[in-house]
Order: sequence, then C-alpha cells, then structure tokens
Amino acid sequence: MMNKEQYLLYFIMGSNNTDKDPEEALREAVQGGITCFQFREKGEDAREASGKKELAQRLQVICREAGVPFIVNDDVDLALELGADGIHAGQEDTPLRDIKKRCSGSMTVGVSAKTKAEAEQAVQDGADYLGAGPMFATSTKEDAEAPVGPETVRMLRQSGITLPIVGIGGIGTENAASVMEAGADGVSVISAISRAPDIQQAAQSLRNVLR
Ligand SMILES: Nc1nc(C(F)(F)F)ncc1COP(=O)(O)OP(=O)(O)O
Ligand SMILES: [Mg+2]
Repeated sequence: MMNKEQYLLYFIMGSNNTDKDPEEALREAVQGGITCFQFREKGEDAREASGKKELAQRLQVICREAGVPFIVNDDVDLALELGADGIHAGQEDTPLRDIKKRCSGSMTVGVSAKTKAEAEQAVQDGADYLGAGPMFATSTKEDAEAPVGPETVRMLRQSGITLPIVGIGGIGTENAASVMEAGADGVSVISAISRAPDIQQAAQSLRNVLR
C-alpha cells in the first residue's frame, strides 16, 4: 500500500509517449525524482500482448530497483500477472468493485474521478486514490474531456474527500503548484517529462516546484 508522499510526482508513460527507448526514459525520470510510475500503453503504435507484457516487465524491474511503485493503467489482467503494485481504472474501465474482487488487499487501486458523485462512489468502492482531471488542456490523451481545472480538486476537498488525490492533464512546472495549492497530494505528468530533451532535468524541475 502506498503512503501519501508517494503520490507527489506520479509519472505516466507508454512507449508512444517518448522518442527515446522507454527503459532509458524511465531510468532518467527515476533519477530525476519521480515518486510513482504508471505504465500506460495505449493509443497509436502502442505495443500489444507479449510486446506490451515484456516492456511492462522491464519497466517494473527499473521501478522495483528504485523503490518506486509500479502501477498498470486499465489492464487488470496484466497488473495481476506482473504482481504490479497497483492498477488505475477510469470511469469507462473495469468497475472498481470487479477489480477489488480480483486484487489482493495489498494492491493499490486508483480511480479517475472529477465529480463529487464519482469520487464518493470510488470511496465507497474502496479506491486508494483518485486521479482528477484533465486539470488543463492535454494533447496526450486522445479522448480527453474538457479541462476542469484545479478548482475541481478544491471542490472534492470541500466535499469531504480525504483520499489521496493527484491532478492530471497538461501539468508542467508552470502550473503544478496551482494543483497542489488546491489540495492535491501530487501531480501526474506524461509529456512534460517524457518529451523533455533532458528527462532527468524535467523531473527534477517538477520536484523543485512541488516541495
Ligand atoms: N490514467 C490515469 N491516471 C491517473 C492517475 F491518477 F493515476 F494519475 N488519473 C487519470 C487517468 C485517466 O484514466 P482514464 O480516464 O481511464 O483514461 P486513460 O485510461 O486513457 O488514461
Ligand atoms: Mg483508463
């Protein structure tokens, strides 16, 4: 199970989010101080089946060596097969109740939630953290909805949600602090790190604005 501090800089990446070798990109992000990693292999040119599993295994080793939690997006079967530290499910993915039936109590389960109703349902179903977004405009998630802004994090906190919340969507060094000030425990980032010329520096710069 994760502690709140581990949500601080929650890096998400798949092979199509970087022009680098994904293992090298993750090593550099770990060096730069990410505190959690989500393997999100989907969309254009995403690897599938054995290619996806083999890449996941190699990235999981990097996380394990660094003591960084390894979370799998969407794919419950893969998360269970790998013995991942957690799984993340959106509102359109496998319902949390079904995931919880298959996962051991030690597995962290995160849910995307941007309304009070979605958040309260997730809490009721036993979610360990919430991903709220998109905070800002994002070009990474092809089917992203309209940005909801950090005020959504504030609304969830004012609604009495005490679960760890990470903001996601279009976050970089220029707007990460606004997400934290709204009451998030961390920020989730893809391209601000994965597409940076110097990935380690990008992760470090984000850590510096988050402290
Ligand atoms: N993958 C995510 N990770 C987070 C986390 F909190 F972990 F940062 N929050 C939200 C999402 C978005 O999840 P979802 O709505 O299912 O879309 P997709 O599967 O395309 O990512
Ligand atoms: Mg999903």
